[in-house]
Amino acid sequence: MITSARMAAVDRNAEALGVSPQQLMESGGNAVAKTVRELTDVDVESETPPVAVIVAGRGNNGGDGFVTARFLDEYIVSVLLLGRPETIRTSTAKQNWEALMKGGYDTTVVQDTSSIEIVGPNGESPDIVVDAMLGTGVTGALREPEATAASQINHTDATVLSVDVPSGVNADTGSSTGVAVEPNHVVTFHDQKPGLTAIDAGVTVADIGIPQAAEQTAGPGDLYSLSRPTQSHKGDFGEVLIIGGGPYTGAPALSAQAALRAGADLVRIACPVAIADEIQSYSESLIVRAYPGERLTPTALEHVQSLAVDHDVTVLGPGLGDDEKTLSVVASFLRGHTGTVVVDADALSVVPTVDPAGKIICTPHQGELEAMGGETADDWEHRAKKMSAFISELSDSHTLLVKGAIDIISNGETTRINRTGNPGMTVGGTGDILAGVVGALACVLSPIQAATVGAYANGRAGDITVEKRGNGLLATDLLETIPTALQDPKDVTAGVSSDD
Ligand SMILES: NC(=O)C1=CN([C@@H]2O[C@H](COP(=O)(O)OP(=O)(O)OC[C@H]3O[C@@H](n4cnc5c(N)ncnc54)[C@H](O)[C@@H]3O)[C@@H](O)[C@H]2O)[C@@H](O)CC1
Ligand SMILES: [K+]
Repeated sequence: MITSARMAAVDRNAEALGVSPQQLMESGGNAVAKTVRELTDVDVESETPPVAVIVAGRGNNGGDGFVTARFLDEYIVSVLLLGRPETIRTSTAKQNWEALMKGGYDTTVVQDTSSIEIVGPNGESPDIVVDAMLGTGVTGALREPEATAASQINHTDATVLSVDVPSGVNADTGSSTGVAVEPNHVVTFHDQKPGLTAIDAGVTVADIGIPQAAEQTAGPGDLYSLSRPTQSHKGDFGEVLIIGGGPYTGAPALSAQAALRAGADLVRIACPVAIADEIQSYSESLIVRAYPGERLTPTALEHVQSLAVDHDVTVLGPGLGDDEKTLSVVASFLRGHTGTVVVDADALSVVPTVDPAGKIICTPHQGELEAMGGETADDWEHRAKKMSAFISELSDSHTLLVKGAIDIISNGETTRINRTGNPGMTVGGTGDILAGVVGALACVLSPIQAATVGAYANGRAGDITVEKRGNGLLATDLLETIPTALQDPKDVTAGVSSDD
């Protein structure tokens, strides 16, 4: 089963993999025509072919309807467009409308509700009506002329076949506000929709040629999960605490700046006072909350715990070092803190020894995974299997992002892979940046989605940098390109700013 939001993301990922919306629409319309034939008996001996009326809206659902018409040569076909052709919303649908015009198909443009008639080209009553008014793009109750068209469709004697979703029905919930099409059958694309399980109609799930990688491999569609309007207000994105530093100072500063670049509203660093000034000196954007001493020791546990409860996500590990006392604080922290924690670097070794109170996202490279007790393998499919097995030994609170030429992200149930990034990114500091990015994203996304989008954006930030400047990448270069890497490449080319 797939939700509308996830379906839109998968469609976009398919496009990024080279399968265009036009190709998907062609397969969709073809699949609908196939079901039309299954639902109607075509009597080849008869002199009068069956009549199909396609009622199309101005979105891509309508586009599927236009394509369907071209696959029904043995029928008498009539296409009703609800609204003016100039207002067809997408270029993909528009192109298919124009193909109907040029091909001399019977079309009627409905301008007002009184002119709606669900009939064939010569006033014949239809054998089948194809409902291609609205699909996953519906919001709220059907407006006019769709509402009147839906009532008329429901009153015909014809078999009614809905494309993707019955028009007016919410694909995620199955509910509708006001009138909706009540079909005999639905051809839905790619995967079953949660809302279709509740309705009283036959459902055919049609494979429209979306590559499996569009679901599994992180792509620009995954960035859609970040574009909810509520996140455009300051304060909505979240606050991140970085617990790091001691023997090292650069790592926590990089993580903190990366979290800011990935959209966190506020980022604070909890570090030993001995290095607080040095960390502060890296950037005026950093807020430092120091505790006494030179390293994280048990005396600082309460300090970091009370800070962490005031933040949405904690990033634990960058530059902490592997002192025994430090690692004991890491263990106590993970046992007690109920929020989401991104664990990186030396802190990772502690993870298998504790039963955490909150959700944990670990970001090891393969060596660190092995040190944790996990196994690796040469090809990613085997690595992914071994990772799932390892996670099930830990608990269902753990999400792992194992870095490599291909990153693998898994929570034991869902496994995603990421192919962005380049060999230049093995330079020091890129891991600290990834941890910060994932920390910021985990304020607003589920752990698996935060880790997936984080890996994708981090790798892409590296790809953009290398494309611009060639090799010789520094971790700090990534900070500049993270905001661009979190935008759909199509929008970047079109000059759409991240505020749009
Ligand atoms: N995205 C893709 O790659 C594919 C999408 N496909 C089809 O595209 C559909 C989604 O397309 P769209 O996103 O264009 O959306 P829809 O075609 O479902 O409809 C969106 C349009 O309907 C209007 N609308 C929304 N709510 C309304 C209401 N209550 N009353 C009247 N009008 C309303 C909107 O203004 C918008 O123009 C899917 O259901 C599927 O049929 C297929 O072509 C296969 C591939
Ligand atoms: K529909």
